[in-house]
Amino acid sequence: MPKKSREYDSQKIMIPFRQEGLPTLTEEDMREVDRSMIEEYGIELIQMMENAGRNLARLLRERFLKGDPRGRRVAVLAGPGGNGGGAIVSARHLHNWGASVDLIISRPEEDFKPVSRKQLDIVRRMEVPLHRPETAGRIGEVSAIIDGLIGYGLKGAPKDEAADLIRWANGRDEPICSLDIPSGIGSTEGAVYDPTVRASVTMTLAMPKRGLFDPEAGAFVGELYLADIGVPPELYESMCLKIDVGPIFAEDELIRLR
Ligand SMILES: NC(=O)C1=CN([C@@H]2O[C@H](COP(=O)(O)OP(=O)(O)OC[C@H]3O[C@@H](n4cnc5c(N)ncnc54)[C@H](O)[C@@H]3O)[C@@H](O)[C@H]2O)[C@@H](O)CC1
Ligand SMILES: [K+]
Repeated sequence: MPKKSREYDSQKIMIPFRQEGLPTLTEEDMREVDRSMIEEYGIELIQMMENAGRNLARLLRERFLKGDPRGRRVAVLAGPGGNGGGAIVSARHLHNWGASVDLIISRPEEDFKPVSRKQLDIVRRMEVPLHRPETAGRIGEVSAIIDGLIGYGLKGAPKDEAADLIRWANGRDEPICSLDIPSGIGSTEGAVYDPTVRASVTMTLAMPKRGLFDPEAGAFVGELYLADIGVPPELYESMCLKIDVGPIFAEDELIRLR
Protein backbone atom coordinates (compact mmCIF):
# COMPACT_ATOMS: atom_id res chain seq x y z
CA MET A 1 0.00 0.00 0.00
CA PRO A 2 1.20 3.59 -0.57
CA LYS A 3 2.70 5.23 2.49
CA LYS A 4 0.35 7.53 4.31
CA SER A 5 1.13 11.18 4.70
CA ARG A 6 1.41 12.22 8.31
CA GLU A 7 0.03 15.68 7.88
CA TYR A 8 -2.64 15.87 5.28
CA ASP A 9 -6.36 16.26 5.25
CA SER A 10 -7.61 15.38 1.78
CA GLN A 11 -10.79 17.40 2.35
CA LYS A 12 -8.82 20.64 2.70
CA ILE A 13 -6.73 20.58 -0.46
CA MET A 14 -7.92 23.11 -3.00
CA ILE A 15 -7.34 21.21 -6.22
CA PRO A 16 -10.28 20.29 -8.47
CA PHE A 17 -11.13 16.63 -9.03
CA ARG A 18 -11.82 15.32 -12.49
CA GLN A 19 -13.36 11.88 -12.50
CA GLU A 20 -14.36 11.37 -16.09
CA GLY A 21 -11.80 9.60 -18.26
CA LEU A 22 -9.03 11.26 -20.21
CA PRO A 23 -7.02 9.59 -22.95
CA THR A 24 -3.78 7.93 -21.80
CA LEU A 25 -0.48 8.27 -23.62
CA THR A 26 2.32 5.82 -24.38
CA GLU A 27 5.98 6.84 -24.28
CA GLU A 28 5.89 7.09 -28.08
CA ASP A 29 2.84 9.40 -27.97
CA MET A 30 4.54 11.58 -25.37
CA ARG A 31 7.73 11.87 -27.39
CA GLU A 32 5.57 12.95 -30.33
CA VAL A 33 3.88 15.58 -28.13
CA ASP A 34 7.34 16.84 -27.11
CA ARG A 35 8.56 16.92 -30.69
CA SER A 36 5.49 18.74 -31.90
CA MET A 37 5.64 21.27 -29.05
CA ILE A 38 9.20 22.20 -30.02
CA GLU A 39 9.19 21.80 -33.80
CA GLU A 40 5.63 22.72 -34.76
CA TYR A 41 4.72 25.23 -32.05
CA GLY A 42 8.10 26.63 -31.03
CA ILE A 43 7.45 25.94 -27.34
CA GLU A 44 10.85 24.99 -25.92
CA LEU A 45 11.62 22.20 -23.46
CA ILE A 46 12.80 24.72 -20.88
CA GLN A 47 9.34 26.35 -20.92
CA MET A 48 7.58 23.01 -20.39
CA MET A 49 10.04 22.12 -17.64
CA GLU A 50 9.38 25.39 -15.84
CA ASN A 51 5.65 24.67 -15.86
CA ALA A 52 6.27 21.11 -14.67
CA GLY A 53 8.53 22.13 -11.80
CA ARG A 54 6.42 25.05 -10.68
CA ASN A 55 3.27 22.93 -10.56
CA LEU A 56 5.17 20.28 -8.62
CA ALA A 57 6.33 22.87 -6.08
CA ARG A 58 2.77 24.06 -5.70
CA LEU A 59 1.48 20.53 -5.16
CA LEU A 60 4.14 19.97 -2.48
CA ARG A 61 3.16 23.23 -0.77
CA GLU A 62 -0.52 22.39 -0.68
CA ARG A 63 -0.26 18.67 -0.09
CA PHE A 64 2.70 18.23 2.29
CA LEU A 65 3.76 21.66 3.60
CA LYS A 66 0.45 22.91 5.05
CA GLY A 67 0.34 25.73 2.51
CA ASP A 68 3.55 27.38 3.77
CA PRO A 69 7.03 26.06 2.87
CA ARG A 70 8.81 28.39 5.34
CA GLY A 71 10.88 26.47 7.85
CA ARG A 72 10.10 23.09 6.26
CA ARG A 73 12.56 20.62 4.78
CA VAL A 74 12.22 18.82 1.47
CA ALA A 75 14.60 16.34 -0.21
CA VAL A 76 14.66 16.34 -4.01
CA LEU A 77 16.03 13.37 -5.98
CA ALA A 78 17.03 14.26 -9.54
CA GLY A 79 18.27 12.12 -12.41
CA PRO A 80 20.13 13.43 -15.48
CA GLY A 81 17.18 13.57 -17.90
CA GLY A 82 14.05 15.67 -18.32
CA ASN A 83 12.49 14.17 -15.21
CA GLY A 84 15.39 15.38 -13.08
CA GLY A 85 15.27 18.80 -14.74
CA GLY A 86 11.64 19.28 -13.72
CA ALA A 87 12.43 18.18 -10.16
CA ILE A 88 15.30 20.69 -9.96
CA VAL A 89 12.92 23.48 -11.06
CA SER A 90 10.62 22.49 -8.18
CA ALA A 91 13.62 22.59 -5.81
CA ARG A 92 14.32 26.16 -6.95
CA HIS A 93 10.75 27.34 -6.35
CA LEU A 94 10.44 25.61 -2.97
CA HIS A 95 13.72 27.26 -1.91
CA ASN A 96 12.42 30.64 -3.13
CA TRP A 97 9.28 30.06 -1.06
CA GLY A 98 11.31 29.55 2.12
CA ALA A 99 11.80 25.78 2.33
CA SER A 100 15.16 24.16 3.16
CA VAL A 101 15.81 21.97 0.16
CA ASP A 102 18.43 19.22 -0.12
CA LEU A 103 19.08 18.19 -3.72
CA ILE A 104 20.49 14.73 -4.42
CA ILE A 105 21.65 13.98 -7.97
CA SER A 106 21.93 10.39 -9.14
CA ARG A 107 24.62 11.06 -11.76
CA PRO A 108 27.63 13.41 -11.93
CA GLU A 109 26.83 16.85 -13.33
CA GLU A 110 28.60 16.18 -16.63
CA ASP A 111 26.13 13.36 -17.38
CA PHE A 112 23.11 15.70 -17.27
CA LYS A 113 21.24 16.49 -20.49
CA PRO A 114 21.75 20.14 -21.54
CA VAL A 115 18.47 21.67 -20.31
CA SER A 116 18.57 19.73 -17.04
CA ARG A 117 22.23 20.72 -16.62
CA LYS A 118 21.16 24.34 -17.00
CA GLN A 119 18.62 23.86 -14.18
CA LEU A 120 21.37 22.38 -12.04
CA ASP A 121 23.73 25.28 -12.82
CA ILE A 122 21.03 27.71 -11.62
CA VAL A 123 20.44 26.05 -8.24
CA ARG A 124 24.20 25.72 -7.72
CA ARG A 125 24.27 29.51 -7.57
CA MET A 126 21.64 29.44 -4.82
CA GLU A 127 21.96 28.18 -1.27
CA VAL A 128 20.67 24.71 -2.08
CA PRO A 129 22.92 21.96 -0.69
CA LEU A 130 23.87 19.46 -3.40
CA HIS A 131 24.44 15.81 -2.50
CA ARG A 132 25.56 12.65 -4.26
CA PRO A 133 24.05 9.33 -3.16
CA GLU A 134 27.00 8.68 -0.81
CA THR A 135 26.07 11.68 1.36
CA ALA A 136 22.28 11.31 1.19
CA GLY A 137 22.39 9.39 4.47
CA ARG A 138 23.24 12.63 6.28
CA ILE A 139 19.91 14.22 5.36
CA GLY A 140 17.70 14.50 8.44
CA GLU A 141 13.94 14.34 8.67
CA VAL A 142 12.02 16.06 5.85
CA SER A 143 8.34 16.78 5.20
CA ALA A 144 8.42 15.07 1.81
CA ILE A 145 10.75 13.58 -0.81
CA ILE A 146 10.44 14.50 -4.48
CA ASP A 147 11.22 11.70 -6.92
CA GLY A 148 12.60 13.09 -10.17
CA LEU A 149 14.99 10.22 -10.88
CA ILE A 150 13.51 8.67 -14.03
CA GLY A 151 10.34 9.44 -16.00
CA TYR A 152 9.13 7.99 -19.26
CA GLY A 153 12.78 7.54 -20.35
CA LEU A 154 13.12 4.42 -18.14
CA LYS A 155 14.89 1.52 -19.85
CA GLY A 156 14.60 -1.72 -17.87
CA ALA A 157 15.01 -2.12 -14.12
CA PRO A 158 16.57 0.92 -12.39
CA LYS A 159 20.25 0.32 -11.74
CA ASP A 160 23.31 1.90 -10.16
CA GLU A 161 22.81 5.09 -8.15
CA ALA A 162 19.19 5.49 -9.32
CA ALA A 163 18.37 2.10 -7.78
CA ASP A 164 20.28 3.01 -4.59
CA LEU A 165 18.29 6.25 -4.24
CA ILE A 166 14.95 4.51 -4.88
CA ARG A 167 15.77 2.09 -2.06
CA TRP A 168 16.93 4.99 0.12
CA ALA A 169 13.64 6.86 -0.38
CA ASN A 170 11.46 3.77 0.07
CA GLY A 171 13.31 2.96 3.27
CA ARG A 172 12.39 6.26 4.91
CA ASP A 173 9.10 7.16 6.58
CA GLU A 174 8.43 10.37 4.71
CA PRO A 175 5.87 10.59 1.89
CA ILE A 176 7.27 10.54 -1.65
CA CYS A 177 5.90 12.67 -4.49
CA SER A 178 6.85 11.33 -7.92
CA LEU A 179 7.13 13.53 -10.98
CA ASP A 180 5.36 12.14 -14.05
CA ILE A 181 5.55 8.49 -12.95
CA PRO A 182 7.14 6.69 -9.98
CA SER A 183 10.73 5.88 -10.99
CA GLY A 184 10.80 2.20 -11.90
CA ILE A 185 7.41 1.92 -13.64
CA GLY A 186 7.33 1.53 -17.42
CA SER A 187 5.21 4.44 -18.66
CA THR A 188 3.58 2.56 -21.54
CA GLU A 189 2.93 -0.94 -20.24
CA GLY A 190 2.99 -0.29 -16.48
CA ALA A 191 5.70 -2.87 -15.71
CA VAL A 192 6.78 -2.54 -12.08
CA TYR A 193 10.54 -3.13 -11.95
CA ASP A 194 12.64 -3.83 -8.88
CA PRO A 195 13.18 -1.35 -7.33
CA THR A 196 10.32 1.10 -7.94
CA VAL A 197 9.51 4.22 -5.96
CA ARG A 198 6.48 3.70 -3.71
CA ALA A 199 4.86 7.11 -4.05
CA SER A 200 2.15 8.66 -1.88
CA VAL A 201 1.42 11.11 -4.67
CA THR A 202 2.24 11.19 -8.39
CA MET A 203 1.97 14.33 -10.50
CA THR A 204 1.92 13.39 -14.17
CA LEU A 205 2.46 15.93 -16.95
CA ALA A 206 0.28 17.06 -19.84
CA MET A 207 -1.76 13.86 -20.18
CA PRO A 208 -1.75 10.71 -18.01
CA LYS A 209 0.77 8.05 -18.97
CA ARG A 210 -0.87 4.71 -19.75
CA GLY A 211 1.26 2.69 -17.33
CA LEU A 212 -0.13 4.62 -14.33
CA PHE A 213 -3.42 2.74 -14.72
CA ASP A 214 -2.00 -0.77 -14.63
CA PRO A 215 -3.50 -2.44 -11.52
CA GLU A 216 -0.13 -3.58 -10.15
CA ALA A 217 1.47 -0.19 -10.82
CA GLY A 218 -1.46 1.59 -9.16
CA ALA A 219 -0.26 0.53 -5.70
CA PHE A 220 2.97 2.49 -6.31
CA VAL A 221 1.33 5.60 -7.78
CA GLY A 222 -0.77 6.76 -4.80
CA GLU A 223 -2.96 9.80 -5.39
CA LEU A 224 -2.74 10.89 -9.02
CA TYR A 225 -2.61 14.52 -10.17
CA LEU A 226 -2.29 15.96 -13.67
CA ALA A 227 -0.41 19.20 -14.34
CA ASP A 228 -0.56 21.62 -17.23
CA ILE A 229 2.73 22.16 -19.08
CA GLY A 230 1.13 24.32 -21.77
CA VAL A 231 0.24 21.84 -24.53
CA PRO A 232 -2.32 23.43 -26.88
CA PRO A 233 -5.47 21.22 -27.09
CA GLU A 234 -5.29 21.29 -30.90
CA LEU A 235 -1.91 19.54 -30.75
CA TYR A 236 -3.60 16.37 -29.50
CA GLU A 237 -6.25 16.64 -32.16
CA SER A 238 -3.78 17.01 -34.99
CA MET A 239 -1.14 14.62 -33.66
CA CYS A 240 -1.48 11.34 -31.87
CA LEU A 241 -4.97 11.19 -30.45
CA LYS A 242 -7.19 12.58 -33.20
CA ILE A 243 -9.70 13.68 -30.58
CA ASP A 244 -10.78 16.99 -29.17
CA VAL A 245 -9.74 16.96 -25.49
CA GLY A 246 -10.90 20.52 -24.91
CA PRO A 247 -9.56 22.91 -22.27
CA ILE A 248 -8.65 20.30 -19.65
CA PHE A 249 -7.15 22.86 -17.29
CA ALA A 250 -9.94 25.42 -17.49
CA GLU A 251 -10.49 25.43 -13.72
CA ASP A 252 -6.92 24.97 -12.53
CA GLU A 253 -3.49 24.10 -13.93
CA LEU A 254 -3.37 21.22 -11.47
CA ILE A 255 -6.20 18.67 -11.26
CA ARG A 256 -6.65 15.50 -9.27
CA LEU A 257 -7.52 12.34 -11.19
CA ARG A 258 -7.54 9.70 -8.47
N1 LIG B 1 6.79 17.51 -22.64
C1 LIG B 1 7.10 16.70 -21.66
O1 LIG B 1 6.59 15.62 -21.57
C2 LIG B 1 8.08 17.10 -20.66
C3 LIG B 1 8.73 16.12 -19.97
N2 LIG B 1 9.50 16.38 -18.95
C4 LIG B 1 10.07 15.29 -18.19
O2 LIG B 1 11.02 14.59 -18.92
C5 LIG B 1 10.85 13.19 -18.74
C6 LIG B 1 11.43 12.48 -19.90
O3 LIG B 1 12.76 12.91 -20.03
P1 LIG B 1 13.89 12.03 -20.69
O4 LIG B 1 13.44 11.51 -21.99
O5 LIG B 1 15.10 12.87 -20.65
O6 LIG B 1 14.05 10.79 -19.76
P2 LIG B 1 14.00 10.59 -18.18
O7 LIG B 1 14.38 11.81 -17.44
O8 LIG B 1 12.72 9.93 -17.89
O9 LIG B 1 15.12 9.49 -17.94
C7 LIG B 1 16.26 9.44 -18.71
C8 LIG B 1 17.48 9.20 -17.83
O10 LIG B 1 17.26 8.11 -16.96
C9 LIG B 1 18.31 7.19 -17.11
N3 LIG B 1 17.79 5.83 -17.06
C10 LIG B 1 16.91 5.25 -17.92
N4 LIG B 1 16.68 3.99 -17.55
C11 LIG B 1 17.42 3.77 -16.43
C12 LIG B 1 17.62 2.64 -15.61
N5 LIG B 1 17.01 1.48 -15.86
N6 LIG B 1 18.46 2.74 -14.55
C13 LIG B 1 19.11 3.89 -14.30
N7 LIG B 1 18.97 5.00 -15.05
C14 LIG B 1 18.14 4.93 -16.12
C15 LIG B 1 18.94 7.44 -18.45
O11 LIG B 1 20.30 7.17 -18.40
C16 LIG B 1 18.67 8.89 -18.69
O12 LIG B 1 19.75 9.65 -18.28
C17 LIG B 1 9.38 13.02 -18.50
O13 LIG B 1 9.04 11.88 -17.78
C18 LIG B 1 9.03 14.29 -17.76
O14 LIG B 1 9.16 14.11 -16.37
C19 LIG B 1 9.67 17.72 -18.41
O15 LIG B 1 11.00 17.94 -18.17
C20 LIG B 1 9.12 18.82 -19.25
C21 LIG B 1 8.31 18.51 -20.41
K1 LIG C 1 9.91 9.95 -11.47
